[in-house]
Amino acid sequence: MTAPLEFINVTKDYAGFKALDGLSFDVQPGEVLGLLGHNGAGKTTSMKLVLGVIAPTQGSIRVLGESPTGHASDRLRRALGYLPENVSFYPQLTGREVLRYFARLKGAAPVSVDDLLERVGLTAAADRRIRTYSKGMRQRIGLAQALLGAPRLLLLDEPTAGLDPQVTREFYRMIDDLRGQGVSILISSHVLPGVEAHIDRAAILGRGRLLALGSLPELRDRARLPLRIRLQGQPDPEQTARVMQPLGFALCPPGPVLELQGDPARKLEAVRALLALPGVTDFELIQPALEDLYAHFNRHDGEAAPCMP
Ligand SMILES: Nc1ncnc2c1ncn2[C@@H]1O[C@H](COP(=O)(O)OP(=O)(O)OP(=O)(O)O)[C@@H](O)[C@H]1O
Repeated sequence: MTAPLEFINVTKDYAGFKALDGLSFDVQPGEVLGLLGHNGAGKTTSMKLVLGVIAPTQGSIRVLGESPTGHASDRLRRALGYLPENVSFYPQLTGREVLRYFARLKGAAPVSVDDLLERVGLTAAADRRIRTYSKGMRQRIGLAQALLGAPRLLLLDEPTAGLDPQVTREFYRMIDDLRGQGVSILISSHVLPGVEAHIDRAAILGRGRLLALGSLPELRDRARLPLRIRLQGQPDPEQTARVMQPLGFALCPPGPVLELQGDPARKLEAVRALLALPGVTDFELIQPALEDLYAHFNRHDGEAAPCMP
């Protein structure tokens, strides 16, 4: 099966400025790919290229097997769902009217509007005007709009920016459902908390270049960031350091709890030693999170991640 989205060595120049530089990645059927990067990293430029709004300076893009700027562009646009970063709808229209309007534009069956309102949890608010909607409700109507026509590929540009943690969680639950139905999803984001559990792979962009691409375990393997171990109880810091240091683990600077960091490959040895250490009542192994990996791949000097509170 061909990948619904492929970037093959894509470069995009804006009047001599390289917004994207030799970018290659793909999104597989039913996969959620997080396109992660700071402001200006090239996320929106990538989205615009997929939509065929702009063309690459070099390289090629395949959307559902075709060029987004070629003869199939109109058909592709109908087969794609897109939620822009700053979604805004005419405030006097109701949610239902907005969806009916976009259904007509996209050539989607109007009957799907009620289903979509249900799916994004807006049935009760369907006949209220958009101007009375909260930010989270607007984002949900935006997602419903993107889902018109049952797209196989969904582009979500910073979908959770400005949403509170609860609404963000609800939003990602809907993304999980879509993935379960086989929809391929490209999510661009610089808001990392919350996204980790909902993506299959991350593409980390920095100044238009791909810094890393892979699943979380793959990125962890490549980054080889230290494993952190947080200790509970009253272990003696000097004794802890003496026992753990030969195993490649060092004490973090003193804080509210005793914490060690060291070689993830020696995890089992470290755990055995901690089980025998007087005063330890419990401990927590802390794997590098997506945010740590993101920071690592964005660092130029390759320094180790600091101990964190
Ligand atoms: N039309 C344009 N002309 C010139 N430079 C542009 C144009 N569009 C984008 N850029 C530049 O290209 C780079 C990438 O921009 P892009 O909007 O793709 O980044 P982004 O990752 O989406 O950032 P943000 O998170 O701020 O939306 C930025 O340095 C931006 O200033």
